[in-house]
Parts: sequence; structure tokens; C-alpha cells
Amino acid sequence: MSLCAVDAAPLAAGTARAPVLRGLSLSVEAGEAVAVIGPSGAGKTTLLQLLACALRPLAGQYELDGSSPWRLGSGDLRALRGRLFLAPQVPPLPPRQRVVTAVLAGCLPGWSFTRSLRSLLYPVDIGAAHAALAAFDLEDKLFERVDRLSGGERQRVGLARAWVSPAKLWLLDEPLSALDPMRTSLVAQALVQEARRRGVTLLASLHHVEMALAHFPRIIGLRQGQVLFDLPAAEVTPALLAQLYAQHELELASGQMPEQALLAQPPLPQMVCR
Ligand SMILES: Nc1ncnc2c1ncn2[C@@H]1O[C@H](COP(=O)(O)OP(=O)(O)OP(=O)(O)O)[C@@H](O)[C@H]1O
Repeated sequence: MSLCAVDAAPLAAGTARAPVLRGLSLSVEAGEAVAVIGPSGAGKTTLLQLLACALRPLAGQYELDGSSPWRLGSGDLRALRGRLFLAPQVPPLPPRQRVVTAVLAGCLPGWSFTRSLRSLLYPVDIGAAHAALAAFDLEDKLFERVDRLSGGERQRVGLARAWVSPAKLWLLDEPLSALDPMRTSLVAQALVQEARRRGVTLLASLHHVEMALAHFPRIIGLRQGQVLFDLPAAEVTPALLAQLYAQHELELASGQMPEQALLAQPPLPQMVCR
């Protein structure tokens, strides 16, 4: 996939639509695992929504699988969306649904209408849901109701959905944000390893900088809607991180988002690439 000089505004940004991503260019090869880091408000979610074809660029060019999604007809665009999976930070899970059904919703793009309908009445692939939940240490919740899960458990159900999906592109928005410290590393490792095993392209936005550096081979530092650096993890220095999080130091240190840190924005330094 590639973005060339793209401007984009967030979903539901109203009529003003001031761009959040400004002149952003990058390309990602099939099968890469990339972490997108940067301070709160940098545009990470907007970038993932853009890549998921959930929002249309205001300017510039987005190409996915060799074609421009927004030039496709509605049927082809729907089929393309079925080949990617966007996992929002808070997964949209119907509260009264059983976990098994919620997980199997990830299979829907690959299923016929009849199979999808049958699965709503009785889950048709309980084994797949069990295996996906087991990858996140949650198999004991297979038949639990979604509204009886903790926030971290719901987040893992959302990731299990990606796991069962036929998608070749996983776009994960802060997949570790609700997890306890013991689990963040296990989940990050599981996602990167499984994506590599399947040849799935993985982009994840992360506030856990140390997890990004430990598990993802490539790191994109996003600040004020622009790429500050795009480097192999081993080349991301403390000085670059300090630039990326200037005025947001507490966020870098703890994954927190201090109110004061959001107030001042220094001018952008030059972009650094390999
Ligand atoms: N629906 C919206 N309407 C208007 N502005 C929005 C909307 N969603 C996001 N924004 C603004 O767009 C900017 C980028 O938001 P985005 O969610 O992409 O950042 P982010 O890097 O993912 O932040 P965080 O790490 O806090 O999730 C922010 O300044 C935010 O206030």
C-alpha cells in the first residue's frame, strides 16, 4: 500500500474538515509489521481509518493492492474492505451477545449469506473462535456474555475477531491500551508472530513505545499529522523519541495523556528516514 502526499480529516469531523494528516507519504510492503507511535492527537487513528478506506483522503493518492480504492465501484470497494480488518480501540461488541458469536463476526466477510445467518442462530465454527481466544488466553470466556467482560477482555475479544478474519491487512488501533502490563508483551508478540506466519500486513498504533520497539521491526513516528521518522526499530534513538514526544514527555514515560501536554505544539523538525 502507499500514500502519496495525502491530506485527511477525521471521521465525523463536521463540515469544516480541517486536515489532520497533512501531505503524508509512506509505503508498506505486503507482510510488513509496522508500529505507528506518536503523541495523543498526532493522527494515528485518522491514519488507520484512512488505510481502512473508512475515510476518503481530502487530497493526494492512496493505493492499496495496486489500485485506488476510491476509484472502485461500490461492489469492488466492499470486497476490498472485506480483505482488511480495522480493530478500533474500543471494539463495537453488542453487549448481550455471547463471546463466541462476537468473535465469529470476524469471519463474516469470508462467509456466504446463508452461513452467516446460520451462525447467528448457532455458532458454526466454535473451534475457530476457541483457538482465537486461546491465543489471547481467553478461551474460558467462549460462552460468556460480552457485557460481563472487563475492558481488557473485550479488547482481546476484538483482537480475536481479527484473528479469525480472512483479512490480509490488520489495522489495529491501540490494541494494548486496556491490557495489564503482564499481558501487553504477550499480546504484542502473538499479533506480530501470527501476522508474519500468515503473511498478513500489520499496522498498529501504539502508546506503549517500549512494546513497539521490542516487537515491531519498523516504526513510524507521527507528529502533528506528519511523519517525523520512519525507521527500523533498532535505529529509533532516545533523541528521536524525545523530539516525537516533545511537550508530551509524560505520555512517553507512562502511556498517560497529560492535559497540559496537549496545549503547546512546537514546530516540526525535519523528517528522518532510513
Ligand atoms: N470526530 C472528530 N471530529 C473532529 N476532530 C477530531 C475527530 N476525531 C479526531 N479529531 C481530532 O483529530 C486529531 C487527530 O485525532 P486522532 O484520533 O487521529 O489522533 P491519535 O493520534 O489517534 O490520538 P490518540 O493517541 O489520543 O488516540 C486530534 O486533534 C483530534 O482532536
